[in-house]
Amino acid sequence: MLEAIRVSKKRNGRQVLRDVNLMLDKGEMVGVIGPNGCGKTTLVRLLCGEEEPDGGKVRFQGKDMAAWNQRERARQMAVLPQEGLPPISFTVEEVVAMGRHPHQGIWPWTVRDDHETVDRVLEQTGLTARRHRPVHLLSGGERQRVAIAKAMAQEPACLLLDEPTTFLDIAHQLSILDRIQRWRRECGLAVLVVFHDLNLAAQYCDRLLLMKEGAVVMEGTPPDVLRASWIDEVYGVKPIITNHPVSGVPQVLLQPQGEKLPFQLEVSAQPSPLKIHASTGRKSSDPVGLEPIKGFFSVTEQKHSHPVRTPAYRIEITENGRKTDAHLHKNR
Ligand SMILES: Nc1ncnc2c1ncn2[C@@H]1O[C@H](COP(=O)(O)OP(=O)(O)OP(=O)(O)O)[C@@H](O)[C@H]1O
Repeated sequence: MLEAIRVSKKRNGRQVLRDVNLMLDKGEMVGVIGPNGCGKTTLVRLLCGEEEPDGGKVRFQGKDMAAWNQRERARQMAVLPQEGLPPISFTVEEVVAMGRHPHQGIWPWTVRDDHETVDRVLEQTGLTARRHRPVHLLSGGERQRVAIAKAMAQEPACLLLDEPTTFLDIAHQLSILDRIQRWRRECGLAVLVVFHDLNLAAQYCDRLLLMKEGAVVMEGTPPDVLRASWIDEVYGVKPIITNHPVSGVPQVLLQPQGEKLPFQLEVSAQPSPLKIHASTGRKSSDPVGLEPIKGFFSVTEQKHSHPVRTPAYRIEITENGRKTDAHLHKNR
């Protein structure tokens, strides 16, 4: 449905996007993640036709983005920019109704449909009680919900959201993302979301694009992308990755830098039945003989230090009475 082919962009002579490829299909939710300034918003602006790439091209529904007429495109694509809504004096209902403009024709019966759509969307976003309030009297989070409601009222085939949950409390983060999730499943909506919250990205997205310095460094399912090594490489922080106990998707736990666990080993089962026993061993670069599961286990007991190089340990993992050997290195 939406495709970026080797798009590049310079700003003030500086390359801020380099050869980015992206494919968003009907019914899919793709997350774009990466540190501040890596080019996520610039990518969204190119994808929605707000700006043109210096190199490469963007295609939407098989047609070059530059060939789309603005009104026609607004019927098919809604965009929630990072800055959200300005504090304007229109009421909540008026702003949400603006989402219907691209669909409005000269026929009076369409206006009735528009009212119904606006009422439904206000209900779905929990804004019915505030429908007559001017937007400038709302909190930042409430304004964000109005912006999302306006995009929903637009009833697009493709939705681009730049950090939609930034100002929302946890209940509204979940209710808005759940609503979008249901919408894409029921109507085949294609959704691209810029996320800073990696855990929400893992919960809701089919695929993630991890960006660094204007380029995509990794793309894949949340378990492919949300690995400690990639997060360290891109954000420069060493997280603990664990699996969500219900959904099983990776979740990123942060720990204050400088207070790292003394030892970490990437293994793969729920920790509860596992016992880890550290003992003297020889150096080995890879853990061996592990089940294909993930999680971090710490070993706090130091039994042996290699006199010259990194301390190394052979450890024994016991799971339900079954023993597995692995080698472990001190986490530097
Ligand atoms: N109007 C502009 N003029 C010059 N440079 C800009 C402009 N807008 C963005 N940039 C630069 O382009 C780079 C990419 O910015 P962009 O807003 O796309 O990053 P981002 O990944 O969305 O960041 P954040 O997570 O902070 O929102 C940054 O280095 C930024 O300073």
